[in-house]
Amino acid sequence: MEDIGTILAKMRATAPLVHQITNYVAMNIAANVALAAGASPAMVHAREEVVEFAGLAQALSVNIGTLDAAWAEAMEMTAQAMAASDRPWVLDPVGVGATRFRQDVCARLMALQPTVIRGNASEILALAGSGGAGRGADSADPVAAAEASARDLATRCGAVVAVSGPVDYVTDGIQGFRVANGDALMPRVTALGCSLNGVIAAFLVGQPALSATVAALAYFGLAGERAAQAANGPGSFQVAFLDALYALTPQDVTAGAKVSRA
Ligand SMILES: Nc1ncnc2c1ncn2[C@@H]1O[C@H](COP(=O)(O)OP(=O)(O)O)[C@@H](O)[C@H]1O
Ligand SMILES: Cc1ncsc1CCOP(=O)(O)O
Ligand SMILES: [Mg+2]
Repeated sequence: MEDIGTILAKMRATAPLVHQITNYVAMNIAANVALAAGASPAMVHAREEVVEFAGLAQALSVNIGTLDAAWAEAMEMTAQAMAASDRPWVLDPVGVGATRFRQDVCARLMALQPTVIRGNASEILALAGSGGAGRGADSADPVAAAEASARDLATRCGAVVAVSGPVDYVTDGIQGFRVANGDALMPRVTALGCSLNGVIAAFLVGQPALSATVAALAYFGLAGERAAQAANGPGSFQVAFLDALYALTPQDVTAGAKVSRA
């Protein structure tokens, strides 16, 4: 696998434009996270313009957190445009185990060749049809319980699948990696998982999907570790996290990444 700091440096050198169709909760924090990391985010979801806008973007992040029928249609149109032109896109199946509507929309999106599927353990279990009701947007399952489902999903969809949690698991169905970076304050701030997808999407531009995803998770988790040192709780953590994403150098990330083969 390529050096993780080098993958971050390449992303920053191109500052890719990442089209994001994400939820109302995540829009502000996800845009700030992408900017702090060194990418260029744009939140665009109207059916009337998504395909035209996608033509300008280098990558796409789709998140079903606050779904409705019009948004679902826009997501499909945009994902289709990315897949047809071989540009990377990331799917976050927020709360997919909770409702039939989310399951149906995700089934249609999965048919459009996502480059990466990133969810918490309950979401990956639900997407694979192995349970995983979760607690709304939050996980109720350990990462280890979703690893076999992640491999299965990766093989079925031809995607890289990332299960986030205390120790993340990433697989393309053949190889697997664990990323142990992160801090327990991260799930205490809403929409950090959603924001992570935009960072993964930016890392994917011009880089192999498996190593780009591992690198994005290590960088994101390391920023969480740095932020926790400066924080008094979730509020100050959120601010410190943006500062850490901005301040981390490629050398810091190479030195601090806790990545192992699984
Ligand atoms: N208990 C934890 N300890 C350390 N890092 C965590 C923990 N829980 C989540 N993370 C990190 O938080 C980020 C978001 O993951 P997660 O909370 O699983 O997503 P979601 O918000 O979609 O449920 C990831 O980078 C993950 O590694
Ligand atoms: C709370 C909430 N409700 C619908 S979307 C959303 C945000 C979920 O964000 P994350 O999965 O990153 O915690
Ligand atoms: Mg989530």
